[in-house]
Amino acid sequence: MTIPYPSTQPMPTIAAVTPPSGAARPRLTFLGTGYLGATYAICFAELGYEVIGFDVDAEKIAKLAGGEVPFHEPGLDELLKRNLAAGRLRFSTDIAETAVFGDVHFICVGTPQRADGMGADLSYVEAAVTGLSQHLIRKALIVGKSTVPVGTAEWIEQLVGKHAAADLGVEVAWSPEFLQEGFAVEDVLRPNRIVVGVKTEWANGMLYASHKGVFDLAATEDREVPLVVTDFATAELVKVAANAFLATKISFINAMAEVCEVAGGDVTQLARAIGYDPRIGNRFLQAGVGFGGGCLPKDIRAFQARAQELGAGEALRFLHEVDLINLRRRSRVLQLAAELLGRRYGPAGPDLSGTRVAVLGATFKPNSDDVRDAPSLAVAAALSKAGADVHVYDPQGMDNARRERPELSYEASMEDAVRGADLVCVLTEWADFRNADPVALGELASGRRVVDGRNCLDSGLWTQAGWEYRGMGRP
Ligand SMILES: NC(=O)c1ccc[n+]([C@@H]2O[C@H](COP(=O)([O-])OP(=O)(O)OC[C@H]3O[C@@H](n4cnc5c(N)ncnc54)[C@H](O)[C@@H]3O)[C@@H](O)[C@H]2O)c1
Ligand SMILES: O=c1ccn([C@@H]2O[C@H](COP(=O)(O)OP(=O)(O)O[C@H]3O[C@H](CO)[C@@H](O)[C@H](O)[C@H]3O)[C@@H](O)[C@H]2O)c(=O)[nH]1
Repeated sequence: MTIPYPSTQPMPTIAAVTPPSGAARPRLTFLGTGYLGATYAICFAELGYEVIGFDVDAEKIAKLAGGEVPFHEPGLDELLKRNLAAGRLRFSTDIAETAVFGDVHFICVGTPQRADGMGADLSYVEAAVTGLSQHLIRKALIVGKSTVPVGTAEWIEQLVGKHAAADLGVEVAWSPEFLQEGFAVEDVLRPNRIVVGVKTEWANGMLYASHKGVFDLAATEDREVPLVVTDFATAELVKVAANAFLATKISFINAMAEVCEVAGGDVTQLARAIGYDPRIGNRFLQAGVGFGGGCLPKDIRAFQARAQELGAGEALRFLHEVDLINLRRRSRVLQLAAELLGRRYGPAGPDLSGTRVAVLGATFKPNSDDVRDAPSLAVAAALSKAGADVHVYDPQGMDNARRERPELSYEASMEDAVRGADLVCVLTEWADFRNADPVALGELASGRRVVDGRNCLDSGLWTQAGWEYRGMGRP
C-alpha cells in the first residue's frame, strides 16, 4: 500500500495505521459539538470517514441529527444534510455507543476562562475524558483538540490511566486546532498546517490515517499540507503561541491607532504602508474596536496564568499590555460618542442620558452568530450603562445577543435600529453595514453622527451625505 505522505515526515508503518475496530479507515468521534466539534464531525464525514458527534447537550444533538446546524457557519448546513443522508454521520448523547464505535476520539469541549479570572476551566475536558475512558472496550486513541494550558495532555494520560481498563492500551495525543469562525469549513478541509503531539509510532500512524482525507484532498488540488509532528508540550504551546501572536498583532495596530489619534495620523494608511513589507504582512492589521470572541481574549489570559505557574510569568508580561490596549479601544467608542453628542466625559465616563443610540453589530466579527466576549455588545452595554437608549441590530447574532444582554433593545432591521437615533455606532463590519446607503439612513436618523468602530465605512461617502464621521485612529 502506498501512502502519499508529506516528504519531510517519516511514513508510519502499515501496522500503525490499521484501525483497532477492523474498519478500513479509522472511525472518528468528536466529543463536544460546538463551533469546533460540529464543524469537524461534519467536514470529516464529508472527507469519507464514518463519524459520530457526541455532546451532553441533548437539544444541540437533536438539532444536528435533524439536519440543522445550531449556529451560523457559512457552508456547513449543506454538508450536514448531505452527510446525514449518506449515512456516514451520526450524532449521539450516548457515551457508551460513542466509545464502542470510535478508533480515534477527538476532545472538542469548551475550555472557558475560569470564574476566578485568568486560567482555563478544564472541568469539561475532565468530564469528557473520564466518561469516555470508562466506556472503552478496545484500544483507541484519545486526541485533544480543545485549547488548553501546556501540561494538560500529560494530565489526560493520567486520567485515562485511572479510568480505562489497563489492558486496552488506550493512548493519548494532541492536535491543536486553528480554524477561524466564518471560514471554518474551508479551514478544516484545507488547513494551512496540521500539528500533532505524539509519543508513539502507533499514535502517529492513527493520526495520519485520521487525516489522510485531508492530505488526499490536497494532493488532488496539487497542494501539500505541512505536517508538524512533535511532543505534547510543543503541540499544546503552538496553539496558544499562535493566538498570542495574532492578538499582539491586532493590539499593535490598535496602539498605533491611539498614537495616530493624538498625532493626527491615519492608521488605515499606516497599516497599508507597513503591510507591504512581507516580513510584516497586511493581514490582522485592521484597527478598530479590538479583538473578542471565544478564543483570543481567554487564550492570552490562560497562557499568562500558565506561564506564571511555571515560573515564566515575566516572559509573557507583554500579553497583559496587549489585553489592556484591546480593552481601551472599547472605551474609545464611548469617548467618541460623548464628543459627537456634545457630552462631557468625566472620570466615571460620559452621561448619555436622553440620547438614542443605534448599535449595528452584536457578534464578535462578521459571518458568525458568536457573541462571546464581543466588543460590540460590551460597548452597547457600556453605552446603555451611561444612560443612552441603545437599539441593537445584527444580521445573525440577535438570539445569542438577547440571551447575553437582555437589558438592551433589539430591532428587526438596520433601518429600525437607526430610525430616530442621535448616533449610529457600527461595531461589527457586516457587509450589510459596509454597503449601507448613508443618504437613506440619514433620512431615518434624528442626528447624522456615526462612529465607525471597524473603519469599514467609506468616510467620504458618509461625510458627503451629511454625517459627522469618527473612525478609530483616523481623522
Ligand atoms: N470556536 C473556534 O473557532 C475554535 C477554534 C480552535 C479551537 N477552539 C477551542 O475548542 C474548544 C471548543 O470551543 P467551541 O468554540 O467549539 O466551544 P462551544 O462552547 O461552542 O462548544 C463546546 C461544546 O462542548 C459540549 N460539552 C461540554 N461538556 C461536555 C462533555 N462532558 N462531553 C461532551 N460534550 C461536552 C458543550 O455542550 C458544547 O456543545 C475550546 O477549547 C476552544 O478554545 C475553538
Ligand atoms: O485585523 C484584525 C483581525 C481581527 N480582529 C478581531 O479579532 C477577533 C478574532 O478574529 P479571528 O481571529 O478572525 O476569529 P476567531 O474565529 O476567534 O479565530 C481565532 O481564534 C481561533 C480559536 O482559537 C483560532 O483557531 C484562529 O486561528 C484565530 O484566528 C475578532 O473580534 C476580530 O474582529 C481585529 O480587530 N483586527
